[in-house]
Amino acid sequence: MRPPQTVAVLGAGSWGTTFAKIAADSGDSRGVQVRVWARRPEAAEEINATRRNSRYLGDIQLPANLQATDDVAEALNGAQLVVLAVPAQTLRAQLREFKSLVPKDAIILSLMKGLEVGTDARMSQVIAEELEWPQDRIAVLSGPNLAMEIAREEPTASVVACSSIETAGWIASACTTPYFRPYTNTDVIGTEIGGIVKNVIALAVGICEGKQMGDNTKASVMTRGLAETTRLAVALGGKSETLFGLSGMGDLIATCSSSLSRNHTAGRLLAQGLTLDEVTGKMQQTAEGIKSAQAVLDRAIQLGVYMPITENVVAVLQGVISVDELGPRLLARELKAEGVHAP
Ligand SMILES: NC(=O)C1=CN([C@@H]2O[C@H](COP(=O)(O)OP(=O)(O)OC[C@H]3O[C@@H](n4cnc5c(N)ncnc54)[C@H](O)[C@@H]3O)[C@@H](O)[C@H]2O)C=CC1
Ligand SMILES: O=C(CO)COP(=O)(O)O
Repeated sequence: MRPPQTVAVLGAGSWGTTFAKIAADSGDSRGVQVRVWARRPEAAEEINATRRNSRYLGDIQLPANLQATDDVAEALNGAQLVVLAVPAQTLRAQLREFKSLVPKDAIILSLMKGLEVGTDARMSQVIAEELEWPQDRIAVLSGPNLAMEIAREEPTASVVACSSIETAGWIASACTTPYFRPYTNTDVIGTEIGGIVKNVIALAVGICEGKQMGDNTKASVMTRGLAETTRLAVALGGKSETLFGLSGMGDLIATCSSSLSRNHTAGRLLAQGLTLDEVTGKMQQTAEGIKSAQAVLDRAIQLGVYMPITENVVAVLQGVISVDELGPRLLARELKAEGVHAP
């Protein structure tokens, strides 16, 4: 199958705009057109007039075959690949609004890393339900993908997951550039869960960092965080090996180490004494872990999966324990053998 000629990206935040740049750079020599839908008309105007999205990407220059619009019908018209990059908790409502405009033969790609509060649904499940789309035409992209580094064209790898390896390969061929290398797999569940739970673990690591704890603490929380992420993914039907790849360990390392991460930053700000409202007000960007943490915990409880780090992060977010109490509680449990599945 020839790679897509027309790509629509819904969401002109940091990752939506950066992915649009990747798709435009990847398809430039094939005459590919990328259209980005921006909620704010002034954002679309700025991209078209100055080739910049300064609110999210500073001075980064966007390619000429990337156009923006605030009209979602225009963005979706004739799109062969539809990429979704809006905050996870808003996706369902947006899909209900846009459903009739999505071309019936399009392939859908989710860039989002959140779990829906109330239903505990993954984004690919929300898409399948709302658009009534077949699994083999819904894919997810996840990995150590801090938008700003990719926008600066720093070499990065990622994973496209879809039940159909042909669909995953088709998408990979539409987003390959000298600075972005997508791998493929068929484990949608493992790939999505890695991206969702690392945000919760990054909140914990951010809090530890904000409390001046060092690298041993961070490495311990990351490693045991990966163990609980893997337990959840496997209980949901994902593969443990996925969690040891780019969308699991890779993303966890990037997010928990980087000051560019919004989740990590949110944790640090909480540790400095800001309230949750103050943190979300100050950041003005999506830190998915703040809302997803509760949904992750709900799902874990339903499935009988032990997720102590997530449990303690939720307790901090709900004000049940203070940020000072988090550190000692993260590893203070009954002694047991190491391992992902150890009882
Ligand atoms: N920024 C990054 O480095 C990465 C982000 N992601 C994921 O991509 C998804 C999108 O993230 P970003 O682009 O970073 O978010 P962002 O906060 O930078 O932008 C979100 C965009 O969605 C728009 N939007 C549309 N409907 C909205 C509504 N009802 N409420 C609020 N905003 C609405 C906003 O105007 C904005 O353009 C998230 O799930 C995130 O976890 C994944 C990998 C990397
Ligand atoms: O998912 C990301 C990197 O892969 C971005 O992380 P944040 O949402 O915490 O910025």
